[in-house]
Amino acid sequence: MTDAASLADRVREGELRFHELEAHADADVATEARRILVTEQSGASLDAVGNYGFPADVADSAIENMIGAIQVPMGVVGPVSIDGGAISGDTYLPLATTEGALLASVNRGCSVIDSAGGATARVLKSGMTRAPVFRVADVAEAEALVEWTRNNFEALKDAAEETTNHGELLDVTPYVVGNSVYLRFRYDTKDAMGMNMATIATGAACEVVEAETTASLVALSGNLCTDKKPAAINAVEGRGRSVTADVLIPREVVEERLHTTPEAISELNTRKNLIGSAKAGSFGFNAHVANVVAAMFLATGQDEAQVVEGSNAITTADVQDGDLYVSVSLASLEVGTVGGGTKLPTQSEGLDIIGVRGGGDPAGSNADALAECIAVGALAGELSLLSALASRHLASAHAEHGR
Ligand SMILES: CC(C)(COP(=O)([O-])OP(=O)([O-])OC[C@H]1O[C@@H](n2cnc3c(N)ncnc32)[C@H](O)[C@@H]1OP(=O)([O-])[O-])[C@@H](O)C(=O)NCCC(=O)NCCSC(=O)C[C@@](C)(O)CC(=O)[O-]
Ligand SMILES: NC(=O)C1=CN([C@@H]2O[C@H](COP(=O)(O)OP(=O)(O)OC[C@H]3O[C@@H](n4cnc5c(N)ncnc54)[C@H](OP(=O)(O)O)[C@@H]3O)[C@@H](O)[C@H]2O)C=CC1
Repeated sequence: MTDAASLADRVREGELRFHELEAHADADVATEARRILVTEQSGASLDAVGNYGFPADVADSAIENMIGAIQVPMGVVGPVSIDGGAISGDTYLPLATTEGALLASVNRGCSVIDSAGGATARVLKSGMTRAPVFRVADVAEAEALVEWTRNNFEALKDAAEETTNHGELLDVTPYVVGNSVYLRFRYDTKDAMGMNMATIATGAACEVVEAETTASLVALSGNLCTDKKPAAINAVEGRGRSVTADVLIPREVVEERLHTTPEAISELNTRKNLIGSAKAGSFGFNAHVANVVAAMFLATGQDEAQVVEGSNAITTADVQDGDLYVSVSLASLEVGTVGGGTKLPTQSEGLDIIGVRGGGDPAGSNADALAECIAVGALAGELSLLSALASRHLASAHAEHGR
């Protein structure tokens, strides 16, 4: 049996490369050997990083060059009552973060939502996109490719769906810029976030495009998808789940629990989240939706880089007959309950807290339920932070909880 020290020796001697140790030893031994080498080079002790609580081979499809794991504290807020399209009843929401005061704030929002009878949430559009870019000779060829794409949707769908049991191609939208043509493929990926699924399926469809037209594929992703970058197309057309949550809170609850008034929150929302964001040229017309998206992404094994799209959200706040109506609409929330990081043991338990680990029945319903829970968490966070700003409690809250 190879031990970590001798594995590290073989790397030093140039016999093995740093990233191929798993082929020669148990995955935990391989991570230990890398820690020895990194410690030697950097002086970092890595004792805490090496003290992880799951077998390293479980993370095989989630990371390369593994040396251990970082730990982020995880807590829960709620239970909060949700009337959703895919989930209904009371649920705790898991959040992992290092920002003190965040869970206190979202928890306050949840308890206020509960006092108001619960939040409503719905996924209103769903589809994961991949947009390859093709080179054509000129605008006339671009037009021909657009027309060919419109006339041959079934051929593209057949090729794409050959690669997946669950994915369904919903549509292909062409965009032309000079002699570059972008075909934005949109899939129903059911309970998977779907980025690998959509990429593999689109690769197969691109082979048909190249075989049947004069176009040449330049790249399987042409950035009009748009993945992991701020982009107006996601805010307008949606990507992943487009999900909205709202609540009507009685005036006395706002006054007693949030120490402010519906009028103050509504004015603040207009001046901060709407006008301030517009002046800043922001896509995020909200206060801190990214906080809840990031914390719930970490707690449930989502791809954390997609917090960029998750923050594409608009918060509204209006006074209705003296009470406070608040909503949050997340245009592009990319979530899954199968695949990716959802398979890791702590993240699976995070999904279990909501009851959405694995595939749903019908397929897609677990990922919809997760999206609705994140939207309600974001609603609670917006409500609490807006109230803290309106009542001038933000700095004192962070002085007390966050340092
Ligand atoms: C801190 C509070 C909640 C105090 O608010 P409070 O009303 O003084 O608290 P309270 O002691 O009266 O408790 C009210 C409820 O809050 C919850 N709560 C209260 N304390 C805890 C705790 N320790 N652990 C768990 N839950 C807690 C709990 O639900 C409690 O109800 P109870 O269960 O007692 O009936 C409030 O001042 C607050 O929400 N402040 C806002 C903090 C915040 O939202 N920070 C988010 C990060 S800000 C940021 O990152 C983005 C930013 C600001 O830059 C974006 C921008 O530009 O806007
Ligand atoms: N490739 C890329 O460009 C990018 C990849 N990523 C990474 O992609 C990963 C996520 O991709 P994703 O495709 O979601 O996950 P996986 O690649 O882990 O694939 C998940 C697979 O689970 C199967 N499956 C089983 N049950 C279900 C169900 N109920 N609903 C849907 N699928 C089911 C599907 O197989 P089948 O298809 O056979 O039906 C699906 O393809 C993350 O690790 C992320 O970090 C992120 C951004 C870009």
